[in-house]
Amino acid sequence: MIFEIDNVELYFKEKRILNGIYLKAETGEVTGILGSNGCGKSCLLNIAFGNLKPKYKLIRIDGKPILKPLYLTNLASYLPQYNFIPNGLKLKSAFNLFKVSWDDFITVFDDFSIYKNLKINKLSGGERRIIETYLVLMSNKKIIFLDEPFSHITPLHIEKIKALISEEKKHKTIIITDHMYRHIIDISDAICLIKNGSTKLINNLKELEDYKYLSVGGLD
Ligand SMILES: Nc1ncnc2c1ncn2[C@@H]1O[C@H](COP(=O)(O)OP(=O)(O)OP(=O)(O)O)[C@@H](O)[C@H]1O
Repeated sequence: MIFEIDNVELYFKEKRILNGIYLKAETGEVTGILGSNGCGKSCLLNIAFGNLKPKYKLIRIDGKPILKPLYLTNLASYLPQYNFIPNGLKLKSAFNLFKVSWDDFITVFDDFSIYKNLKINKLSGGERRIIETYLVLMSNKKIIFLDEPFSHITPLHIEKIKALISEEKKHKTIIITDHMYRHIIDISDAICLIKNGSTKLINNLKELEDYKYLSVGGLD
């Protein structure tokens, strides 16, 4: 599957946030989006999923325009930047809702096995992020949008999530953004930078310095 989003124009009042966007992602690949604070990464993911309606956008799947919001198509799953699982929901119920196996989860995150009957708001911020990221990533959807999955997560758990992403990409299209750029660079097959409202496909990592996303030496 090839997912494309094109010709996005997003304004808030007179302020232009996005214009000249082109992003292509395909099954078997992780597409990483980088960009400085406030450049429009979350807005772009929201537009792609259908949560945010810009002045103009064009989404194509395998070359065919998709006019319905993606969230209505059953094709995509989206991890927002904020917590989205209701506070009172028990972990086992959240796994049932997402049709994701709890047993598979605890084979990877064995330290969570005691939490099965706990409500999600009893977890720490990082633990909750792991659950939400896992459920979105492992859901049975073809396109996965991940907005800052690594926030608040310890290095060991980040490595586990990265391994899962690399496994899931074999049959999913994964689009991810995070400020932990080294992890994004590490797992991405293609990298796109948002700068001045437009996407720049990064062919050589040195361009991240040239576009002043990283300071010189930031890649060393
Ligand atoms: N509902 C809104 N109303 C007005 N302006 C908004 C709204 N949502 C986002 N913005 C503005 O749009 C711009 C892009 O926001 P967005 O959240 O997409 O940035 P981001 O690249 O994800 O930033 P960060 O890395 O800090 O999370 C920002 O200038 C933000 O202030």
